Amino acid sequence: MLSLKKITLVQFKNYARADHRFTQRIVGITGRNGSGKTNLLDAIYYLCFTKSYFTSSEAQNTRYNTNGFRIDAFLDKDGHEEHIVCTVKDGKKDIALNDESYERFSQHIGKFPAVMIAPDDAEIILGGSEERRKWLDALLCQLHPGYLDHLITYQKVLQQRNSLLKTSPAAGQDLLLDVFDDQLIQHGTPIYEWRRNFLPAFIQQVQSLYDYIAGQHEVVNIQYLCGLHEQSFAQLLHANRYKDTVMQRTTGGIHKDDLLFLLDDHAMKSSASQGQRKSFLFALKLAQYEVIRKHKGFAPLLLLDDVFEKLDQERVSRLIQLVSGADYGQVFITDTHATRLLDAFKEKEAGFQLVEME
Ligand SMILES: Nc1ncnc2c1ncn2[C@@H]1O[C@H](COP(=O)(O)OP(=O)(O)OP(=O)(O)O)[C@@H](O)[C@H]1O
Repeated sequence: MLSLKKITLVQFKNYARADHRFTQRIVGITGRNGSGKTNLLDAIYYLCFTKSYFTSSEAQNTRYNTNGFRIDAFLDKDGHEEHIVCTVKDGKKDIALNDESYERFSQHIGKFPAVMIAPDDAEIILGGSEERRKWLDALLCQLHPGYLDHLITYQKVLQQRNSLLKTSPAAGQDLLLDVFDDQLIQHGTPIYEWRRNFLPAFIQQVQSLYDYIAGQHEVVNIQYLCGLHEQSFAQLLHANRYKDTVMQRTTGGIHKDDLLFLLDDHAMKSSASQGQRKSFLFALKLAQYEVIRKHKGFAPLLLLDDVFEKLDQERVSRLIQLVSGADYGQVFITDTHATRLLDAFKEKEAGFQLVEME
């Protein structure tokens, strides 16, 4: 089992300094609006992913009028103590595990898996394709150690290729494009395979969790939209070469992938009700949790932000029942009402601790 025992935040978001010890499997975090409940969840997420769930700007993670922050934490992983320190100072970032700094932050990803469920997640359904790729990438990079490195290199090569396409055509451009194409194929193909192989079994898990959370059966589905289903990556790049030079960007490849979420064969984005979308998002995230748990052999941390505000009473009860069960690990759950948290967990077997924000 993975559990966070102690965390110290220094100049992270609204915190000048905060120390917390966690002794139970379920940790309720309560306090008024704006007291820093979500920020504490985000700090925990940062420990696991070396970045915030909400922003890629370290300036936004740093307390106003200061020049850096520090998150220092002790975790227990299968009986071993693990010490993670994340610091950002004057724009320089360091992540250390047990006093050894990483050369590449990607080496840390997947060691301390976590799943966040937050109000902005609706963007996974309603937003552009980038939101869905980001979600899928965050999941798959926790399962496959090579995934993130391939993705980072692919994106670098893609940028270089697009820069070349933006310059006026010169002798040798085609040869250089060939070199970039080879690299895109080399790094994009494994990503395509991982994404494609992952979805069929995953959909079944989403379906059963959807039925459970929603309290009724409706058919949900996820279609993987990718230009590589009918042709190889080399064929796709070759077929698009002329179009790419006219458009001055790479018009096909795994950076264009999308996921189509369906409810009873209709696009969820345009036709599902708000309640159906919420049930689906919970199903999606909880299925993600279960996949990671199976893959790792231990339960990830589960970070639940504001779920009481998002779901109706019945669905909240089912969710609480689920996460209190033996299959789940440490759960952090925020709410403005302490009594609501205490009531929700009082008859559950899992140990419960309430942390109150000042
Ligand atoms: N970089 C920063 N420096 C200082 N304060 C910040 C920074 N970023 C965010 N804040 C403050 O953090 C507070 C928001 O904290 P957070 O979202 O964690 O609150 P919350 O307890 O989850 O609130 P709610 O119950 O409304 O969801 C806001 O008051 C915001 O101004």
